[in-house]
Amino acid sequence: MFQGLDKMDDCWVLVVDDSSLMRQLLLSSLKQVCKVSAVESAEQAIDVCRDAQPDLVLMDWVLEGMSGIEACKKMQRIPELSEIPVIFVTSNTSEANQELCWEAGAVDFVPKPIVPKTLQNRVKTHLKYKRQTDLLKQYSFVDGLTGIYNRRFFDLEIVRLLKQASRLQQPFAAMMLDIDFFKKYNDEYGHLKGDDVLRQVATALKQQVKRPIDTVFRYGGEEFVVLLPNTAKKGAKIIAEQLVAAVKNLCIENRGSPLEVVTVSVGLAFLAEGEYCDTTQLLHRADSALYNAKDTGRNKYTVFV
Ligand SMILES: Nc1nc2c(ncn2[C@@H]2O[C@H](COP(=O)(O)OP(=O)(O)OP(=O)(O)O)[C@@H](O)[C@H]2O)c(=O)[nH]1
Repeated sequence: MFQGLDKMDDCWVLVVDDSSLMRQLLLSSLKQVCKVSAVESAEQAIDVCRDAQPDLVLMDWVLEGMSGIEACKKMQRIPELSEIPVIFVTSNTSEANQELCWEAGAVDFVPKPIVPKTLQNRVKTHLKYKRQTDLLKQYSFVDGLTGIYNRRFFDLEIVRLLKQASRLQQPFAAMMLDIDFFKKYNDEYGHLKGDDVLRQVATALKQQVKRPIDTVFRYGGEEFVVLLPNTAKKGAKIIAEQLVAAVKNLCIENRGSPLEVVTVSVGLAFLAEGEYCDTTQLLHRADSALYNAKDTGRNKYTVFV
């Protein structure tokens, strides 16, 4: 499973340093290992990471403006950045500084003056570890049939995301989706064709949720869940409408449905800023909205009230 992980050419390290001399030194040392680019400030680094997530950040400790430690802490609080490993580059390796570095959530530190060979090996080790973790996640958290995240990952993610929404006082939206008249589809066209529909529906749903932190899960059978962190009612309703339309627009014939094509029903539940509920309560709300959508005609979304 882990063959080929020593090849790092396609990994990307972001260097954050306000000294152009250090940037040059770090860039030239690391370009023999992987792709590497550099920015001058922590603020720029966070912007770059939000746009495209590097595999690792090599962060100077002392920076003008936001310090390396502050930046690392901030990244931990931003869901889509919290899993990017950060290595500090520092000339002060006192015990107290090392403590700060671990507390901020860094995975390692490299002492100055830089020894290129040591830097390269530390970076290689962390890149390899990151790739192994990513690969393991991919294998254990991805549904074999549809290629989207599975129930196991959902069970972990929902707990983390709900805590995060509560801590950051952000709104949160969850949708429960169910394919309409799917039993009839299987009966009419057979299970293999049914599997094909599940794949196509999963792909269509995934295409509609575009922010990196929005996630689609196969919850089980012909049920899916979509989680939209930091999304308020208005935005979530638009997405729900798009999901319903996207599946209908696949135009997959279903003679067993009065609608004649494969459709989904969606139940939508929200948490307002500062509101908290646990996974069971949230899913119960989404599920009850879903049944409302089923009862009132299918091929639509309904909001839990
Ligand atoms: N092909 C296929 N079918 C599945 C899979 N998982 C669940 N199903 C089928 O999905 C169907 C779900 O049926 P029901 O729960 O009665 O729901 P429905 O027919 O969609 O009816 P409504 O939800 O009320 O519109 C069952 O026939 C299951 O066998 C799968 O992995 N592959």
